[in-house]
Amino acid sequence: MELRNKLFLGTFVHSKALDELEYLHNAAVCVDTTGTIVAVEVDCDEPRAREIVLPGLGWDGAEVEVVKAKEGQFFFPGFIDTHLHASQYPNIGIFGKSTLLDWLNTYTFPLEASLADPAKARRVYTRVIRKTLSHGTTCAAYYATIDVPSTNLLADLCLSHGQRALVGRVCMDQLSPDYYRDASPDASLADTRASIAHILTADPTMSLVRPIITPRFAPACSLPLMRQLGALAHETSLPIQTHISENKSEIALVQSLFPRSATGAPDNSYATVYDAAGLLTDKTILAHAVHLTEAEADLVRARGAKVSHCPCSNSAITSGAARVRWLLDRGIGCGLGTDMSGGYSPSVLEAARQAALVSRHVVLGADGRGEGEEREKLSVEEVLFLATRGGAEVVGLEGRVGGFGVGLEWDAQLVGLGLVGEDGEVGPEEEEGDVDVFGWESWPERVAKWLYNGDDRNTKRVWVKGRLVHQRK
Ligand SMILES: O=c1[nH]c(=O)c2nc[nH]c2[nH]1
Repeated sequence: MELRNKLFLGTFVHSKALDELEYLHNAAVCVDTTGTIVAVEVDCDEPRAREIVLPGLGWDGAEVEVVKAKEGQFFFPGFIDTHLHASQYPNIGIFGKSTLLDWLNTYTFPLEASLADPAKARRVYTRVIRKTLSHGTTCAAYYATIDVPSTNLLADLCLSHGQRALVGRVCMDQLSPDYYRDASPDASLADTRASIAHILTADPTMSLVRPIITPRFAPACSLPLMRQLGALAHETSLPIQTHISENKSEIALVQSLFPRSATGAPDNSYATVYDAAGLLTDKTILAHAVHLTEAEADLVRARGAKVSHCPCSNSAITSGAARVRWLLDRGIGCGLGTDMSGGYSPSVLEAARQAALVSRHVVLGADGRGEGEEREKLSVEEVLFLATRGGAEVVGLEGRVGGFGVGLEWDAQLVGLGLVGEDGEVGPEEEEGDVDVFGWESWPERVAKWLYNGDDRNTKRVWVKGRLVHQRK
């Protein structure tokens, strides 16, 4: 499908810095046929854009598609979900009182294994892509399963639906049930190479979809497998995703499985085990990092690995409250992950909201007596940074997506809030949502109301690389 040049008009909100949102009012953003932003002008209505900006770009105004935000609407960068399991989507909300290791065996491995059925995989993966797009997720770092054909199918479906994605075939050769385990390190590596080859054939320039090397987590991977995957990352320069320090029993298991005598590492901390296998790189996404030690944080920072903070999951399966400020203070890049289905929600907005709330529990301390520091609290601006620009850094797309600026690609959502009229009703052509705006709120207050009460009813349209990929009915 041939894309047209586009002119977007209205209010644009995006992160300028960790604690600062920028509001561009009465602005024009021009996006060319490659999906790249080529002009950003403020104080620019449509006549002025047609008179000055479009001719300056050499564009024929008659050919340009114009998209205007209505009153009460604004453009916001697409969300980046830095950690989710596409294969676990049918289980969201189903976790009972379980914690990580029993949750994996009870709920997760049986479902993932069942997705070797291609029809079931197609149904689940189509739905998770549609659902996340409808919540404004323009880029997702997906775990699939150990099965190669269905992992490849997930990548194909991301491409055909136009969602930017990193897609990983899950590697695991130990401590999981016989019915769901790689036969050997060599078999795991061969299957991983096969999936990488498929994805690189489907999108040779990785313009939308790229493979990501995915050792599930240290307990499920033998040292030879982790070493081979580290070598593969070195050989291919591909990114890596895995889990780290999510749960205290998991950490104890790692320490018993990988003593210093086996790894040759200076200690047996979780981060050191990955480092000894060559899995800590500047393209590694570490999900959770709830219980990292000071020395591990130093190592993660030194290697340039990033953290995906998954607050919904950390609360749901009782993993703990990750200290995001502590990670940021140590210079570790952070983004947000829904972590379905440890996490119960497909929405990065929900993850951002929960990140803000969990940070208040970090202030309160483990016993809730308020012994933490006030500055642990994350603001609206900060969690929305993590959801966009922070996420872009985590998935290696900083400078390409995450904000509005010349040279960035147009991955964006049009957000609409309910404007309450004099009669106390929202306009007839507006959909009821939970965000009611009365008109006296400042723009930062409107955005705060969206963060705390918004949902997919507010996500009117979504674009990836300039292409419209979701429109609310
Ligand atoms: O939240 C999580 N979800 C998973 O699927 C998983 N596997 C290992 N560790 C994990 N943590």
